[in-house]
Amino acid sequence: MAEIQMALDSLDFDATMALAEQVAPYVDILEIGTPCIKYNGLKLVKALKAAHPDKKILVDLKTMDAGEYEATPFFEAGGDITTVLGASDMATMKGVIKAANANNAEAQIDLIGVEDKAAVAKEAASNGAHIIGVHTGLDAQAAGQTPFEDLKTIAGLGLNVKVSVAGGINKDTIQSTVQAGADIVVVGAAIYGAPSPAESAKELRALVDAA
Ligand SMILES: O=C(CO)[C@H](O)[C@H](O)COP(=O)(O)O
Repeated sequence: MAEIQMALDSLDFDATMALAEQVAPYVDILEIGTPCIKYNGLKLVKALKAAHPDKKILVDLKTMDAGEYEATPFFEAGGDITTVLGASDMATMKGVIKAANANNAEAQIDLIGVEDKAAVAKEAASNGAHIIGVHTGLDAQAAGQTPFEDLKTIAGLGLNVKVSVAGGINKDTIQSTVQAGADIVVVGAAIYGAPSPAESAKELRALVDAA
């Protein structure tokens, strides 16, 4: 069964907590988005985990250097997954993987901006990465890009890792994304931009469960 990850992309601490409360019944993973974690820091990780101990918390650090050193406090604060850039040195990725393993947590390699995504995914998987993230970022989405071709490539490798997909996924694309091999579907704007985020999350949950 695929998991749904809600991307909390506001900067505001209280708004983030309130949105998490609304959508939590329908999602598996609460993601603290990159701008949000930079703005709010460890305090938000602790608060979100305390409020939702039954949910996984993904901290979207997009680490680029000093992997073990940067990721460790976020795992210790309650993060279950942190992200590290596939564009970083493999030593950086290995550092985050090491920190994750030391904390019974998971490291996700984010392929955003990576030229040879298949090569990085294969090498990261062979070094113990837990999740490979296929990701079309917000700026690339604005230029018309989607993650679906990259998903085909990465899912087609048959690696022994979970595949996460992010980049404008909505109710029209979520089922085909799961059917194409996503273990984790990430949704941000389609939930937080909806008139009722809870209703939108509920609808997406039903679509994923029926896929
Ligand atoms: O990581 C992100 C941007 O870097 C977003 O959180 C991710 O793309 C999900 O949001 P959306 O569904 O709006 O694309």
